[in-house]
Amino acid sequence: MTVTEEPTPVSHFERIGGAGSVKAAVELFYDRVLADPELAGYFTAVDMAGQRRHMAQMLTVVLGGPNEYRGRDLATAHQPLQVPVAHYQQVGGHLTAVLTQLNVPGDVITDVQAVLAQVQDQVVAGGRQADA
Ligand code: HEM
Repeated sequence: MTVTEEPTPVSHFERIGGAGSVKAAVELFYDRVLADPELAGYFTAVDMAGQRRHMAQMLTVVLGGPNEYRGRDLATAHQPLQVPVAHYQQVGGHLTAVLTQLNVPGDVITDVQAVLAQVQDQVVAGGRQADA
């Protein structure tokens, strides 16, 4: 190693405050989703503690933090739900609103939105099928 070596770039995950911040964001996110009458019905039979844990693990990966994701792949979890694009956009809107509310920097939110766009066809009805 030399003293001129580039410093390790700081991940979005670290910049926003790490696991505690992600957990807070996921709590607020599902509070909003469950309070939305158009979306709440999807979650009536869902174990929300496990759901929150898996979403926090996934958001951590999206933000460049450690990969400890233990949930199913997104297509397997969502294709049976037949989610229309409008509901997908509504969920994405709740996530953006929460990140904004928590003063997450704009460039981080932009990157999260880019990932949301990438996974859309795994989540919405008629999109990509689960891996065989
Ligand atoms: C926008 C991108 C989305 C991401 C990143 C995402 C992420 C996740 C994750 C990580 C899980 C857990 C999977 C598991 O535990 O194995 C999950 C499950 C679930 N998601 Fe999403 N989700 C998204 C959009 C949506 C939308 C738009 C809806 C409904 C309108 C939805 C409804 C659900 C439901 C009901 C489950 C539980 C399914 C089950 O337990 O059978 N998700 N999602």
